[in-house]
Amino acid sequence: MKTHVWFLLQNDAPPLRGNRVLVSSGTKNKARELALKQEEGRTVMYTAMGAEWRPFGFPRRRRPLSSVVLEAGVAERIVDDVKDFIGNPKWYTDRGIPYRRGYLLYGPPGCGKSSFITALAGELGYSICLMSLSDRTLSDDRLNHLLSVAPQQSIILLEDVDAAFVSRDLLPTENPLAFQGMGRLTFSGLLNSLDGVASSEARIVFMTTNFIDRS
Ligand SMILES: Nc1ncnc2c1ncn2[C@@H]1O[C@H](COP(=O)(O)OP(=O)(O)OP(=O)(O)O)[C@@H](O)[C@H]1O
Repeated sequence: MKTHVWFLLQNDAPPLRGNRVLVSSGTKNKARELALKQEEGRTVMYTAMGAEWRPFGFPRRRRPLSSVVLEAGVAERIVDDVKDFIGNPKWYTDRGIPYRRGYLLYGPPGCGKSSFITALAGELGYSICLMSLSDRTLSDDRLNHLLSVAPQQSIILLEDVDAAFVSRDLLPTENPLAFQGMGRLTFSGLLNSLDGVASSEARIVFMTTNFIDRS
C-alpha cells in the first residue's frame, strides 16, 4: 500500500510528503511572489473564524469608486478623510490618542454601503475584514481580540450594527447564552473595542446599518 504520494512541483522544488508541504526558502519566496502577483489589483476579503481572521473566496477584482453612485461629494469626503488619517499617524501618537478612525454608513438595504467600502478598499490597496455584529457567538472579548489581530492595511467592516446588542443588565443571570458560556456583545463592549488601546496599528473601522435610529 502506498503511504506517500509524491508530486514533482518543478525541477528544484522538494516534493510534497503526506500532508506537509516541504519547501525551500527559494521556492517559498517564489510562491509568495506569485501569491502577491495574484492579489495585485484585487481586494482580499477576510472573515472571522474563532479567534482569527482567514481569507475567504478568491481576491476580488478592485471595484472603481466611480462605479458606486452616491450623493454628490459623499465619496470624496470619506476618501479624503481616510487618506488624511492614514497619512498622519504622528498627529495621534503625539497626543496619545489611539490611532483609530470609525465610520458609520447608513441607508436602506441595497443602497451601496458595502459596494462603497469595497471600492474604497480597492482605492487604498487595503483588504477587508468582514464581520456581522449579529453573530450570536460574538462576545465583547472576542471582538476586542479580533480587532487587535486584524491584518495590517485592512478595513474592518462591522455589519448589522443595529442588530448587535444585548443589554448588560441581562448579563449574566437572565441571558441564557451567558449560561451556556457564550458571551454576547454589549454596547459598552463595542465602544471599548473601538476605542481600546490594544493595538497601535492604524485601525479603520466601518460599520453599516439600515436603521440609523436604532444604532
Ligand atoms: N449606489 C450604488 N451604486 C452602484 N451600485 C449599487 C448602488 N447601490 C446598490 N448597488 C448595487 O446593488 C447591489 C447591492 O448593493 P450593496 O450590497 O452595496 O448594498 P448595501 O447597502 O450594502 O446593502 P445591505 O444593507 O443589504 O448590506 C450591489 O450589486 C451593488 O453593485
